[in-house]
Amino acid sequence: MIIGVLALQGDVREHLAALAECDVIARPVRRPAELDDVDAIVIPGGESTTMSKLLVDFELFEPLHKRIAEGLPAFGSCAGMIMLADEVLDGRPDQRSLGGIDMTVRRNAFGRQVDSFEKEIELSGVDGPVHAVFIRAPWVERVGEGVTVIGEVDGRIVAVRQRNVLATAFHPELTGDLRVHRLFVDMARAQQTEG
Ligand SMILES: NC(=O)CC[C@H](N)C(=O)O
Repeated sequence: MIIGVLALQGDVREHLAALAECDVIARPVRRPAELDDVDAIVIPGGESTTMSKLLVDFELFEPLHKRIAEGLPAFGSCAGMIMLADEVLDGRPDQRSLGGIDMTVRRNAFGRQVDSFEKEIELSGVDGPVHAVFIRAPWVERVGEGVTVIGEVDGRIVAVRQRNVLATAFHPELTGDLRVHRLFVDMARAQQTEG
């Protein structure tokens, strides 16, 4: 199985390193042709406004939007969560999201850079607490019927799943804990088995 990491901006290397330890082939994706080869995609943390612009500039927005709509398994952390939201609040006027999860996400909801924090949280589908790192993180304000909430912090939704699309407001790629990446790999493999 080949899992791509959208490599236009953000913590690409960290995701590639985590995936490489999950018994899959992990590859950066910068060009439409590279997208054709992947069985799943990770959208890293970074800055969603910049990622949105670069996706358009690199002619990746439309093909990636289409593949996700057609069922490509996807996992987004932080800025990646914003990119996978059908609706974004407090985005820049020209900011576009790829969509994939029927949810409304608020950018920078937990505050500014100085308000970044770390917390042990429970995630359904993962055994035991997860050390979650939040950096100018979004939260989820609304989820549609098909969306499963898998993690919350102080009553705020910070991890969700809809079919084979997973999103976290925190950064599992920064802690060396592979459990969230493994959860995603399992989701992607299940999709492959189903055909
Ligand atoms: N750590 C992050 O990915 C921050 C996300 C950033 N605040 C954004 O809006 O894209």
